[in-house]
Amino acid sequence: MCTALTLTGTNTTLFGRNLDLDLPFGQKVVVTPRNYPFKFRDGTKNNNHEALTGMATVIDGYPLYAEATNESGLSAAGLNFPGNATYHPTQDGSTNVAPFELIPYLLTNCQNLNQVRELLNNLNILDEPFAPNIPNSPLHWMIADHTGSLVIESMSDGLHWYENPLGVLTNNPPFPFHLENVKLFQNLTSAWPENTFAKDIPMQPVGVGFGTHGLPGDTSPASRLVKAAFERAAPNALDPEVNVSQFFHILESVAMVKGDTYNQADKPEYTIYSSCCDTNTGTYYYTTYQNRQITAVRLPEQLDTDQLYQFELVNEEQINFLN
Ligand SMILES: C[C@H](CCC(=O)NCCS(=O)(=O)O)[C@H]1CC[C@H]2[C@@H]3[C@H](O)C[C@@H]4C[C@H](O)CC[C@]4(C)[C@H]3C[C@H](O)[C@]12C
Repeated sequence: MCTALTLTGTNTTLFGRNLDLDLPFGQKVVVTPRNYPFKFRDGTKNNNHEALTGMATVIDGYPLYAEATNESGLSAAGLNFPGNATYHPTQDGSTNVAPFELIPYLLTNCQNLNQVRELLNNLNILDEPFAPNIPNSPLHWMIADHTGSLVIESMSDGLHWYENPLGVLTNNPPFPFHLENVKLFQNLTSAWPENTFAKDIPMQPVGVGFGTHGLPGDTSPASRLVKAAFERAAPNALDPEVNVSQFFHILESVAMVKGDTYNQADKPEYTIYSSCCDTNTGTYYYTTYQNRQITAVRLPEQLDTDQLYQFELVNEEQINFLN
């Protein structure tokens, strides 16, 4: 499972995710510079585009991004959507983009969500793997900029996309379910609770947090989505500025601890990394399961080049001993 999050304040927009999986996928921080030659499966080429930064595995020199952000601050993340994601044969007259290409395609062709919306009117997600031995992952995507976010789902009946007022995305079921489900929790409040149970029975709250009584805390996708949406909404009301620490705290509140969740293959699924990109500066921050210290990669100064910048993850535990 995974959780993607976007948070906009007066100073910047932050975008990132938890990546929950049972093993690493060769991920590192990868900056794709402006002249890296993307060759898309529809035959188009682009070697003069905005630089991208994010987490990717590089295979045959190609950055396979799990999530990324471009220089205009447009961001995208792919999250598991098994059993629902369906990709399609080439459609004449449509923009045909393979699933592994969607993030680079959108981030090299668009600078903001409005341009993404236009492109989505005619998009077909192509059932074509990166290579015969690297099958397509069943994904859906969250795309965001400073104005908001969208969710893209390619299913057996075609492409769906939704405005996402929640600013978070997890996994199954399809997004309309989550939009309905979150309504069941609209009575929750981060405020000190009042006795609305029975005004004529004198009852004092027994402690803080009773306004959030019933907020889900389990690791299922539906629960993580509600929890993350609640946590995301709360700090914005108090602090118009957003910061990296607060962002990581929200991700931490829906992270998976090794051992609390086993997948179908009977392997523990856990938050192998959490990320946060400051979309104004392009600085990419991350923590890993083993290394709780925040590590950051700034955009390199030289972006007018065609060679990928690859930064191996700092994965060893980092402890700041004081004596
Ligand atoms: C598994 C990741 C999603 C995390 C997640 O939601 N896990 C939940 C598992 S579960 O079903 O819900 O149990 C996804 C997100 C992005 C994916 C990667 C990116 O799409 C980039 C390439 C795409 C290639 O086709 C496959 C390898 C790959 C490198 C993908 C591997 C894997 O599927 C990733 C890393």
